[in-house]
Amino acid sequence: MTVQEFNDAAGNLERVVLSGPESASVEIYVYGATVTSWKSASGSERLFVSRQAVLDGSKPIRGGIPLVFPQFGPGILPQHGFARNQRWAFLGATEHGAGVAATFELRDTPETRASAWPFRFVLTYTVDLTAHTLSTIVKCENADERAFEFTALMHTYFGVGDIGRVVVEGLEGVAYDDKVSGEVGVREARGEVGVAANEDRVYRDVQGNVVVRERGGASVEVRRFNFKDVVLWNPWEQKAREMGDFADDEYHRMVCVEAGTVASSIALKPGQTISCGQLLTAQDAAI
Ligand SMILES: O=P(O)(O)OC[C@H]1O[C@@H](O)[C@H](O)[C@@H](O)[C@@H]1O
Repeated sequence: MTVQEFNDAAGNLERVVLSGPESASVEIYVYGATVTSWKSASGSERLFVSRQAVLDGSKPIRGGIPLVFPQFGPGILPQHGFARNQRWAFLGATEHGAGVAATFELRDTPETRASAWPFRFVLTYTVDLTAHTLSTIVKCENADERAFEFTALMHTYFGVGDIGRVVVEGLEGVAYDDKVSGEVGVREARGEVGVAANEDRVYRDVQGNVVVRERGGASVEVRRFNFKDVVLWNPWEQKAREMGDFADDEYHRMVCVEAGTVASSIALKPGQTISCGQLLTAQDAAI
């Protein structure tokens, strides 16, 4: 197992690559602590990053696993908060029996303290790779003298061969808010949710695990920790054309299935911490 660090042209740390058992690997940019590649034991890439993604730290990375904190969506802060466009500190990496893990840290800055969410905080983000799993767990500490609330989410872009063959399982019976139609509290009737249009849904209080499955292909199970909700998003044709950092045809090759707490917020008193995240388990075999 190896840990490699790569610098940018200015000589600053740009990204860390962990190579785990067999052909498993994960790449993490310190900008946003954004995971930009996850290969499971077989060496197959599980995530999608747009070929038009901007990787120079001037805007959030379009793909992989951007970390949304302290605000999901639009609100008092810019869309999806500030964590995805800050440089995180790399605290180090350690091998363990089954794989290798890297830890990153983000603290409040003068800019965040001057923002509409002005609190002191410490985020500690651990990305842990084994042969068939990737876990991404963020610990949030309230380092302020005031209580605060936040929403957070792991905005995972799964790479798929053909969106027409993709189903998301585990959402049947769950109530969702549909940001495209504006409907709220709609009950999902399907055991297998396909994507054939612009979808932007917040499934609330999902009880079990969800699985992203490509018929005749691979699947990934998404297990959440202290995260209540699941967001399903695909921009589809028109919105894809409107995004400068996303190629027109790429909506066929991705689906975002995002683990977070976004329909409600997480409250922390001074000194309190919470760890939230996801465990992704890859299955290579076609079913
Ligand atoms: O373009 P952004 O800011 O990365 O957001 C992408 C999408 O992220 C999803 O999580 C939201 O539900 C969508 O509404 C949003 O369009």
